[in-house]
Amino acid sequence: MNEQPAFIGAKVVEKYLDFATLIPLLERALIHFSSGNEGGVVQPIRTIVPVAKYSGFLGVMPAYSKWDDALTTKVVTFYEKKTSSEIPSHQATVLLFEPSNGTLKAVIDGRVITDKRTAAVSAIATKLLKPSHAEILCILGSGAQAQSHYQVFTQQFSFKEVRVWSCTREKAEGFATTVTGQVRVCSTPQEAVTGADVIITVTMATEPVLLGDWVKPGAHINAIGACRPDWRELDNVLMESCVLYVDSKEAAAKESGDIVISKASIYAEIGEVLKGTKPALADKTTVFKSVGMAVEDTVSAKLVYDSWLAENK
Ligand SMILES: NC(=O)C1=CN([C@@H]2O[C@H](COP(=O)(O)OP(=O)(O)OC[C@H]3O[C@@H](n4cnc5c(N)ncnc54)[C@H](O)[C@@H]3O)[C@@H](O)[C@H]2O)C=CC1
Ligand SMILES: O=C(O)C1=NCCCC1
Repeated sequence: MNEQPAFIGAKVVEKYLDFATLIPLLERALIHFSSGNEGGVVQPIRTIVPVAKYSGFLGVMPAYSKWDDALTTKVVTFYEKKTSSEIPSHQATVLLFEPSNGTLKAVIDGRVITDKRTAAVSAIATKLLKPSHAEILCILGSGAQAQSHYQVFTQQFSFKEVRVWSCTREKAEGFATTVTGQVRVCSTPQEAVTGADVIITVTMATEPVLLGDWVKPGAHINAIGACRPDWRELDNVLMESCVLYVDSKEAAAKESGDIVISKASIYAEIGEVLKGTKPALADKTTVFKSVGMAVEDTVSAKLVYDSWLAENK
């Protein structure tokens, strides 16, 4: 008889997913992903089911990592208009299987995993691509991803100033009051972006919120939103003038409106830079366009499960 799967909730995930442990695991997973068959990552393009009646989407994101011997699938929902302000726009569950026989080992909250692994991968890209003297960090957006990005960026880097802009001033002020450090609330995206060395776009925008004309030459941008082929966060001026890095060339070229609509050409995957087969052109204006990868969830879920098991044997 199989044992029942473990149910691991958000609080427990939060406890085990610290950025210092997660970042090296994700770096390794990005390298494996960008190493083809040799890397041993099997990750098809995710399936997205539109729920048009409610402006929502359901995504299914399976992956196997041979190196980690870990098999998962994440099921994630994301909704453009929140039906209630209490319900997060993005919700997710990760199922972890025993790779040798297919038994379901754990059902793990995927919301915290999604927030943290996405922010950790942006921090990895930023370490490689930011200008050498980066003093000003700008965050456009004030939701769950803004929070997790703020946490890892203030932990991993020492910016002199952090700025935030959101679609309402109330939201930006709300963000500034919930975080631990000083944040300058900006009234317009242009005010927030002007002079910034590192910019993070974490919005649900469907039209550009970041214009290339505002961006300081040599700045690094992490573009996290606009994961649908008809959604944008960045304008054509920026997409055409930057050096463009992505997590997955295959997925970004299919899913990212910023790439599909601008027809910008992709320079490299971040895993190729980590491997040393493509350079980090940190003196240029760089964009890391993240669409999110299942293997990031796989290594995060394995870390959570192994840590949980060690305490619950
Ligand atoms: N690349 C990746 O791996 C992942 C990307 N995402 C994407 O990151 C983005 C942020 O996600 P969350 O923080 O979880 O969402 P959230 O709903 O918690 O926050 C969204 C933020 O966008 C703002 N916003 C909404 N409509 C806007 C508009 N038209 N213009 C400007 N700002 C607008 C909201 O005020 C809020 O601050 C989403 O686009 C999401 O799909 C989410 C998870 C993983
Ligand atoms: O990677 C993910 O997880 C997501 N990416 C884009 C938006 C939905 C969740």
